[in-house]
Amino acid sequence: MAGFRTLDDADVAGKRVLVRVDLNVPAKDGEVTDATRIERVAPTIAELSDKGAKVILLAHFGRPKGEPNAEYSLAPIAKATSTVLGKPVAFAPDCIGDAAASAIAAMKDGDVLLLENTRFHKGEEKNDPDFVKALAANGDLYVNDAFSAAHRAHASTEGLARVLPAYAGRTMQAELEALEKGLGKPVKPVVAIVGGAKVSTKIDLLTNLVKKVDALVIGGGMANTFLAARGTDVGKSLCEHDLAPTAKQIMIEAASAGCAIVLPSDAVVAKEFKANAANEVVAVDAVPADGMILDVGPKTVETINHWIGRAATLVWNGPLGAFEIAPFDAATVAAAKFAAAQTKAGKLVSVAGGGDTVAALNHAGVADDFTYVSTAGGAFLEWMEGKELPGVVALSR
Ligand SMILES: Nc1ncnc2c1ncn2[C@@H]1O[C@H](COP(=O)(O)OP(=O)(O)OP(=O)(O)O)[C@@H](O)[C@H]1O
Ligand SMILES: O=C(O)[C@H](O)COP(=O)(O)O
Repeated sequence: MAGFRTLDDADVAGKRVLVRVDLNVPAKDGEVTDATRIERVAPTIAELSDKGAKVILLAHFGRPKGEPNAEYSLAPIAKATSTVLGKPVAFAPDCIGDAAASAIAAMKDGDVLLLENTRFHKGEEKNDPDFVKALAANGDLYVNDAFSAAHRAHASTEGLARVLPAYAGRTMQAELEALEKGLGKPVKPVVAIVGGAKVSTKIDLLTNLVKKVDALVIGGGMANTFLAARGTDVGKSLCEHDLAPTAKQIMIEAASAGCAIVLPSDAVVAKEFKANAANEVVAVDAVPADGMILDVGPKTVETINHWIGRAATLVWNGPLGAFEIAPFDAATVAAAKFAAAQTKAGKLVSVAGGGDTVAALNHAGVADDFTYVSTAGGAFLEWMEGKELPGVVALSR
């Protein structure tokens, strides 16, 4: 790819190669429930290992806020990575210091080692130069293969590229090329669907997105914040009430940009967040005070499919409901199947992205029918906005 050094340019035999990967995979009770992100970085790891590098993987998992926390340990992910690669992946209980250094000293050429969650240190998210230095002490070269974390200017995604010879991994290359091909000059009308749960980290992105798309369909937890901003009582639903002013501003920006905002008209509500919890379909203005919206309702699905039917290009990040627990997967599955059918019929270019979004498309059995499925969620939306991603910019230096 233009402007980058890639693995074709790297002499890695016998070298300690620090490889930033995104192993922030959907998991439950220590088991990986969707291995797509691991499968996507496997070719880079395998290539480096085959070329005789000591492959040292750096990754984050969840948001442990700079403190060690067993819930966010990467130890179980080392096992899942080993299964995908079909070779052993050792694990070190810290990403810097003695624990990392001694595990690396024990490596032979071709070995693969995963270091513990970089976000167990405050210096990671602060991109603290001392923490960058401590990470860099373990490597001769740096490879960034985490496109889906490239919107973060963190020590392991950005800082390292400034202090070590830096290269783009195969997935980083492939993601950028595929997004440019699918969405570089999107055919109009462009419809975006944004759902999911990361409301505070994604809502700001919608301000620019409404200037780029013809319609923005909002579902999942994100929709609740918009409904609340409009004065709808969403009961106990996942909702970030303090972001209501941002949501209102986005609706104003959308109106002036000529972008239609499509919010749910009905919802599936339950009193508990668990599989097969007793539930009912209600209009969004009739959510019980003790109820939670866990999916958009069937009328909303019809509306969403109408918009997908009008689109020439679909951009999708974030499931429409809590798709991991039945029956709250219904809307996501129905819309995914319809988008896949439109794509197969040659009527739609469909590009979806996000860790859970990929899992949801796999759950619906249609991931292979989309035009392109990115591993990236937030990074994908920022790329769509036209923003420069710090992790990508650092590689281009
Ligand atoms: N109405 C809802 N209430 C609670 N959780 C919801 C609701 N709708 C969707 N979700 C949850 O949203 C989560 C996915 O959101 P998220 O924003 O992380 O998407 P993503 O595709 O993984 O993107 P990224 O890669 O940026 O994390 C799922 O775990 C799903 O259960
Ligand atoms: O899941 C993601 O989108 C990436 O792994 C980045 O995670 P973050 O939103 O916690 O930075």
